[in-house]
Amino acid sequence: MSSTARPATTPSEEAKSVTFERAAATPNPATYGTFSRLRRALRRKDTRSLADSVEAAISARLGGLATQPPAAVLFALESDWAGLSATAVDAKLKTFGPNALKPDNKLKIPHLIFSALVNPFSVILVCLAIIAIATGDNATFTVIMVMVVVSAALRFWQDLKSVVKAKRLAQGVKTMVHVRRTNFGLTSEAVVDSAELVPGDILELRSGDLIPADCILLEAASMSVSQSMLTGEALPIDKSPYAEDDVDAKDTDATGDMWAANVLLSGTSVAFGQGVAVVVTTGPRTYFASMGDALAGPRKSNAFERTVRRVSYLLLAVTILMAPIVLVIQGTVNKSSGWKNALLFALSVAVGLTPEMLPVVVNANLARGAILLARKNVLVKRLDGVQNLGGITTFCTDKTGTLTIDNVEVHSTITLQNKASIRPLHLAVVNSTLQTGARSLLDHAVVNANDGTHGPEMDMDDLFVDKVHEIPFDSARRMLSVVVRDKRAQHTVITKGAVDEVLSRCKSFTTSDTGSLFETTSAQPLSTAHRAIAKATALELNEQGLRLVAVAIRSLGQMGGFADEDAHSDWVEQDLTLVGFVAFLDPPKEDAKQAIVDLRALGIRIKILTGDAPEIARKVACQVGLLTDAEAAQPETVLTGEGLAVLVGELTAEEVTTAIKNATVLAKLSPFQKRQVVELLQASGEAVGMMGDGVNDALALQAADVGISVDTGTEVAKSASEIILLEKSLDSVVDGVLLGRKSMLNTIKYFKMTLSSNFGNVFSIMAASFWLPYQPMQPIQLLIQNILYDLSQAAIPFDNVDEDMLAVPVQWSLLSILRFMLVFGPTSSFFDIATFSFNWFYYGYRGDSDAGVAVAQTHWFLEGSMTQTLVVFILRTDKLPFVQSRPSAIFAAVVVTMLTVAQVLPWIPGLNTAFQFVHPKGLIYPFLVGVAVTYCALVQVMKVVYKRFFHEWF
Ligand SMILES: Nc1ncnc2c1ncn2[C@@H]1O[C@H](COP(=O)(O)OP(=O)(O)OP(=O)(O)O)[C@@H](O)[C@H]1O
Ligand SMILES: [Mg+2]
Repeated sequence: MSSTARPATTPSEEAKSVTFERAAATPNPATYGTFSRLRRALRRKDTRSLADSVEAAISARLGGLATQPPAAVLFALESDWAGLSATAVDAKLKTFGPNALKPDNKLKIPHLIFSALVNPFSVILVCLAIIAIATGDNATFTVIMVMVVVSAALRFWQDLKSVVKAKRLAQGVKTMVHVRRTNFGLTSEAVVDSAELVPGDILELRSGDLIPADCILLEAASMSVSQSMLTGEALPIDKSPYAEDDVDAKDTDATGDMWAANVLLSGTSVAFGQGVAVVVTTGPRTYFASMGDALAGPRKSNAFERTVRRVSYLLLAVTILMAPIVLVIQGTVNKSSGWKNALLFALSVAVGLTPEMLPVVVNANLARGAILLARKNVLVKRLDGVQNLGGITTFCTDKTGTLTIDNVEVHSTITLQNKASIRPLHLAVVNSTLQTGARSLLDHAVVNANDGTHGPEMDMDDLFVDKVHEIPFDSARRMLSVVVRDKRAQHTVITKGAVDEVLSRCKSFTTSDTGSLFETTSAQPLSTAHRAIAKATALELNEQGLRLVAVAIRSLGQMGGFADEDAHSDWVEQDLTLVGFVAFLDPPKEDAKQAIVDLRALGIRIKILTGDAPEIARKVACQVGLLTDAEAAQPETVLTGEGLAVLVGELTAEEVTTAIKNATVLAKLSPFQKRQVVELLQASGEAVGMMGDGVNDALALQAADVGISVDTGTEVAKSASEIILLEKSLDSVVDGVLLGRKSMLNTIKYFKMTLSSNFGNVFSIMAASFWLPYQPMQPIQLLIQNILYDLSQAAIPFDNVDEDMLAVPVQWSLLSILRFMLVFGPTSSFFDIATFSFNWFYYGYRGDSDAGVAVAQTHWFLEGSMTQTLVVFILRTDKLPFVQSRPSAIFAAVVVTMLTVAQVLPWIPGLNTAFQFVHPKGLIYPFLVGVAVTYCALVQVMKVVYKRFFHEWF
């Protein structure tokens, strides 16, 4: 590494004097392990063979710049501190394209057609069609191909709709970034969509921001970045800009790779702190993009998806098993029709068993759910988020904004003895105004409160102070400090933060409200008794539902300079003097109470996961009806982060989980503990929904079965979530759960009804094969019946679902499907056999005349199609059909249409002969009516018994 980056006197000269040499990508021993692990992982997954050269090139480019001083970096990127002009941005956008992983935003129609056509079911059907044409049966070939085309067309249409929908949703969920842009020589901070970033753009990064491109950090007081997305490393890494004096160390240390302290990689996020960075590479040229999808990590498939997959495999296995059996029986028993016909018949049975509509119905249900959710202001990033919402059994939420209104206000400003004093507020105002991290609700409230209502208004300009240092807020310290210098170079630390944390760093206190804002001469030692008074005051206010921050100061005396790197929280935030508290009103949300009742009525357990104090969280829980006063008095309903850490150290995982399950309020949790709680609940079989909008919620959001965030949340929380609410309200969650369940239940309904229908058909065909000396139905007729049934099922996503079915978390298993199928399948066979008997005994069709066989086959077609479609109305609900539960109009209309088409087919000239139908005998109609009535009544009775016995329906 030989870059001779020595800053010269003026920035422009300095930049020009720099020789830009590509730094060799010497692997840093600390990161080399990560590299090779990644590379191995990528190879294993085989998603993309990431050439070493690509990695080395990216590392070299970023690392090369990392060893240059900021001015040189800016020069190399044709930028400067003021930011790029609109013309420069336009030109660069043309050269580099948008900052998106997949640059072409066009719909890939051929790709969609391909995936609609090529799936296991279509492949089976096409193979069957080829066999049909090979045996010279053109009609069967045509019918099968029509089925392939129809199901592919439906699927294509469905996918197209979902892709368009997903795109539209994705556009709604933009990552916004703060960027410096110049306009006619004036610099302003603009908030732009991260897709519009170009190399050279100057970013202003704050805690909670996603790093939108590969960048070099130019300036930062303190900044920590979470790289877990790239390295799996959970703890945030400190980042710092290039430091002049370090340049020699850097040269020998070989830190000039992309893991250097001043390189910010796309896909990581600012855990805390803030800084200014310049964009080096965007879009597909970033390291993140070069890793392909492999790093996004394999998505956990949920229980629902696993069951869908298992059912599909089961059906494929049954098909493969049944077809040869039917073939052999037909070939040997019905010698008259010959092996060729037996083969066709076996094929048709196989087609009947193939659930070609399965992907269509599953996707259509999801898409329908997503569309309905979008109308309720709930955006789903991926379609299957819909099911995940429906599956939630435990719902974890943060406190502020969800359970309380999003408008925090200062209630009072007091000393530790609960005496009104303006000084804590004034100090908090200095702290909140000067800090440059993301302004939290508390900071806004503090700044807004400086309006004379709580005491004299303060003018910051009159203080004549400069901020010389800042230690940003993070969820571990739970405090925020700034260091200011006044005219006489006196340095003062102003800290505000959570009560316990600040108190533990205080040595003295003051209640003086007169004199200088920063004086500490009146301070007295903070004795144990005083600490107890302070804690009692905090507790009392918390129990009134007030949030608190403690405010403390420390005089550092006169200092010549204040070097940033010396200022570590370890020593700056020590020996503090407690000045008092600022109390905030954070009133509960009016509608939260009802939403909590609704969620509970849906069988969902609710927990608060907060970083705030337990007393206030408990109070809010009582106010919104999450806890009764009696429950709140029980110690096990509130668990704190410290308590959890102790339990984790002492108890087994199961015991810890029990403790978590017993607790409704989990307070003072660190971000890691929020995730730990979610993971322990999941391990005990709960499907966890997590709602949050802060940096401290991101890990838990990512881990949850479904992460829910809000449009106004931090970028990192949004990117970790599957669901984005356009308004932060529990009502949206209730709607989401209901629609998710509806979508799942309709899919389950499809599975159970279709599988039992198919199974019943196979059962009847087996019975017929052993009994009748002729084929019970022509192969082509089987196929037609199958198509009509499939089409009727395509309307399932539009059907209603009974309200009481929505009231419990949807859980289903292969076992419950099989049980349903084994009970209700053979019931239909009973009536099929009745039809065979009617033909055999009443009409005497025993296979000795072709004409008789044709009538018998037409009869079974009519009866089979009728029962198959009619029973849908009975099976779709566990109640009395039409009286207690109505199908939706669309669904009913489609089913009745298909039923009618089947009944009139034998009467339509041309079509009837093409499908080998003949006119049925007149007496079949009263027979059909009799069958319809008895069958529906029998199924209704069986339904009641079934429910009694198995305690479940769908
Ligand atoms: N900007 C800030 N300055 C000083 N202290 C803060 C600030 N923000 C939060 N705190 C302190 O840290 C504590 C934890 O707050 P934090 O916002 O991290 O928790 P949270 O889990 O996001 O809470 P919630 O569930 O209400 O969203 C607060 O009670 C407060 O005392
Ligand atoms: Mg929060």
